[in-house]
Amino acid sequence: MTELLTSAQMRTIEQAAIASGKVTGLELMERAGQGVVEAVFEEWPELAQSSHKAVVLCGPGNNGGDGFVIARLLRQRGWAVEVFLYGDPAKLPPDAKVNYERWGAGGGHVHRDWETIYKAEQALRLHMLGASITVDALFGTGLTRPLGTLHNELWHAFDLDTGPIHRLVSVDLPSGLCGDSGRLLGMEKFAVQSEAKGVAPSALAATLTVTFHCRKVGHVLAQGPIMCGKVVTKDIGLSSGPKLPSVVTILPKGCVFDVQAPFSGCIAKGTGHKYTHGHALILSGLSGKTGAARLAARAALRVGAGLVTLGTPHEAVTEVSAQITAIMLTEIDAPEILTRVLSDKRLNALCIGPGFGVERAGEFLPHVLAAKRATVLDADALAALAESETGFADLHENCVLTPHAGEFKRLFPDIAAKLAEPPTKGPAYSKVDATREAAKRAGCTVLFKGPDTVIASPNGRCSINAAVYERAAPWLATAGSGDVLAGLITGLMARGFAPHHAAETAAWLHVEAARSFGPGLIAEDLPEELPKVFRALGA
Ligand SMILES: NC(=O)C1=CN([C@@H]2O[C@H](COP(=O)(O)OP(=O)(O)OC[C@H]3O[C@@H](n4cnc5c(N)ncnc54)[C@H](O)[C@@H]3O)[C@@H](O)[C@H]2O)[C@@H](O)CC1
Ligand SMILES: Nc1ncnc2c1ncn2[C@@H]1O[C@H](COP(=O)(O)OP(=O)(O)O)[C@@H](O)[C@H]1O
Ligand SMILES: [K+]
Repeated sequence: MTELLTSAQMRTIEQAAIASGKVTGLELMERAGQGVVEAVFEEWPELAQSSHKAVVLCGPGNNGGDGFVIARLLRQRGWAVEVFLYGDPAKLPPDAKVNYERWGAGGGHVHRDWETIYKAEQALRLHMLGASITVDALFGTGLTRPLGTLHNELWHAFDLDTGPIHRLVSVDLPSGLCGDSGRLLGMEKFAVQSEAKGVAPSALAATLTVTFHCRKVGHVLAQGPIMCGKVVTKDIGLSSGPKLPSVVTILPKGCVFDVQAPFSGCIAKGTGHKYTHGHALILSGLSGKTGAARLAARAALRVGAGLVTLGTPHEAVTEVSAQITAIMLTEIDAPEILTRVLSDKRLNALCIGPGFGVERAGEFLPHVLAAKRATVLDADALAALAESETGFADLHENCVLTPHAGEFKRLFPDIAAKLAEPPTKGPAYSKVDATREAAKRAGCTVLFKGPDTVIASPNGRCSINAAVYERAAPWLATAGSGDVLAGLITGLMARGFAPHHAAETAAWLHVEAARSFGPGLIAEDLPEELPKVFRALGA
């Protein structure tokens, strides 16, 4: 599991490294600048062939310090570099000041008349510089408040109504983006309007973002991906090892994990007969609505549950049995029958919700929860839960709730309202904060869907399965894909995976199956693609 860090955690790691005496802040800044230059040439090898022009926008903190290093390194390669400083050089933090001075000592000029940048002459000047790259080293992890008028100035200076800045390279984080939440401070309205107009969500929406040590939470949540363009992570010598203490020692609590490919040994079936791998019961809706549960059942079987049974109401038996083969069927017309069926203890995982009907779900829920099995509550079961009088009281730690944003809002209206509030200062309230709060309140694992799927459990464990950048899976936005996800989690829990682990693994496999199938994907394709994904994992 790789961590995704918050800005405060990154600072803690940096300070621990400096305190250990193995590295200085100045060395880290030099490596950061070098990392950006390396990433630029890796991204655009043609720029390494000859000298070009660059514009570097430096801010008042250490992000600006990285900018001065980049300017110096590019100039050493013969580039023409124009540096603009937003802030007072006298107030730069020590390491940034050293690099400001090194830039000056080497004959570099710094445009300090920032307030005139938006005047026509300057705008034209910037525009005519014909820079091959523009570097955004204004703010990184130290952003605490909105960019305010600075944003408008940049928008006009770069004449952005005509298109985004060409090859905008962002240092660490696009300025204006909160590193903990992926939200644009003070600019969400602007971002939504620009998205509708088809223009960039901010003047500083990057083509390439180069970050250090590891990705920050804000790179993958909310507007992070659209703002960063592409994220390259450069090692600056902070990795744990013989020299430095490990992240787990430095940050014992509160890490957010980036869900990685499951180990083949964890997916492989090993020895045992079908009952060793569990028996999942998926509750089906009424006739005409059985497709969702059938999708979930197929996914549960493909993900390796030993047996899968569809609990089907009598009037839908013909419809369901006409469309299943390896999946079994048992008639369940009423909640009491469910309780009887569940006297078979080999049925060890349950799924309720897909196509089930909200009212029926309300009737079945108390029986489902009283059975204390590993249980996925999805779709209509979530709506029923939101309306239930007992609320979350009957949920137990082996439950997994899988809301999309609409369902999340019904279940946790106050938390959703907090998340919807426009962020005005950093760190802003994030989807991670919201999901953690929801899991704590519900007393079980919550998987909050989206391209940035967040999974949290009551003990504070939190992971993100980000279907963004190189793992983008836009074809998952198709009817029924959520039902498949519910089936995957149920199947894995039948196999004995703990709820949080099942949710993480299912979310990863879901995205991987979509990416493996590619364009044209519909929900039915997802379970059928799993064998290919498993083979690639070496399972
Ligand atoms: N943490 C680390 O391990 C490393 C950090 N480095 C760089 O240092 C950056 C963090 O540096 P800092 O902590 O100095 O933070 P920043 O450089 O991101 O910005 C901090 C400064 O901006 C001011 N500020 C914040 N929001 C503002 C706004 N909206 N308008 C005007 N001023 C605003 C703050 O008061 C502060 O003076 C990282 O993003 C990275 O680029 C690198 O040099 C290498 C190592
Ligand atoms: N653009 C996207 N990129 C990646 N995953 C997506 C995207 N849109 C939706 N998904 C995923 O697809 C699934 C959709 O689930 P849901 O909204 O419940 O749909 P349905 O009810 O039709 O099954 C979720 O797992 C969600 O995370
Ligand atoms: K930046």
